Amino acid sequence: MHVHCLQIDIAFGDVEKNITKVKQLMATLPEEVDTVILPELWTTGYALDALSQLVTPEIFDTLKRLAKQYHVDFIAGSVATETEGQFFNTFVVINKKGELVHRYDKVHLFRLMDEEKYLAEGTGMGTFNLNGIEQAGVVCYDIRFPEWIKTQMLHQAKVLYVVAEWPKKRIDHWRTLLIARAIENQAYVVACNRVGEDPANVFGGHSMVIGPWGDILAEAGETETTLTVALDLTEVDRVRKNIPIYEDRRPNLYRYD
Ligand SMILES: O=C(O)CCC(=O)C(=O)O
Repeated sequence: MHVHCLQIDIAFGDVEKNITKVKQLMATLPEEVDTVILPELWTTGYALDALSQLVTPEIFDTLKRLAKQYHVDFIAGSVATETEGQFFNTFVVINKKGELVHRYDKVHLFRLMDEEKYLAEGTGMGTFNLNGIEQAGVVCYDIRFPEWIKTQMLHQAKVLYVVAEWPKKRIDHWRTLLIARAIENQAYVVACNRVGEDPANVFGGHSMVIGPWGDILAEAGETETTLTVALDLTEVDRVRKNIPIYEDRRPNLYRYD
């Protein structure tokens, strides 16, 4: 399984320009790649006050066509979506046949970027089965909630995708939280962040692929780039056998409320 993260800059509120960039990058994929990952809200950026003009359901057709054309599974970042008059920050998974496998609406809205003023909170799970492998996906701020990530990973997930627009000034938190999520869940973490800036923030890049032992397998810098990494899922089984945290849990003692 070769994952390929597109760490890109995002043109603020310019959907067409962002889609054109991704189409160009898809045309240059290394041959071995079978899973492509994009960052959070990559079609619009945080132009949240313009969502009513920017959100169209056609984005799903575009993504399905691209997945089929390049024969890749698409962890298509998150895109802004509309359901019954409400906007969501939606993580999207499409398979090589161009079929929608899963969508997950970001559960934890990030007040520092005014998400709660423009978006509705999701209530569903980020787990999905792709090619017979249980996996999970969450969006940016979600990684600050280990109990939410554990809720996903208890569904036997071996890979956690994180799509983000994480600011540069808290990039140390990003790195530490991602490594912790990999270690405490004994899973691969494939995290795709954006670079560049918008009117309110500078974004930090440092997209990462982390192994189930917490080792950093690849890490980007602060400029546009791609990361390609081969994941060996038997490594997840080895780590879980070595330190059997899933068997040793004492959930009857864990109190969150
Ligand atoms: O938690 C953070 O520091 C960043 C979160 C964020 O940027 C987001 O959820 O969009």
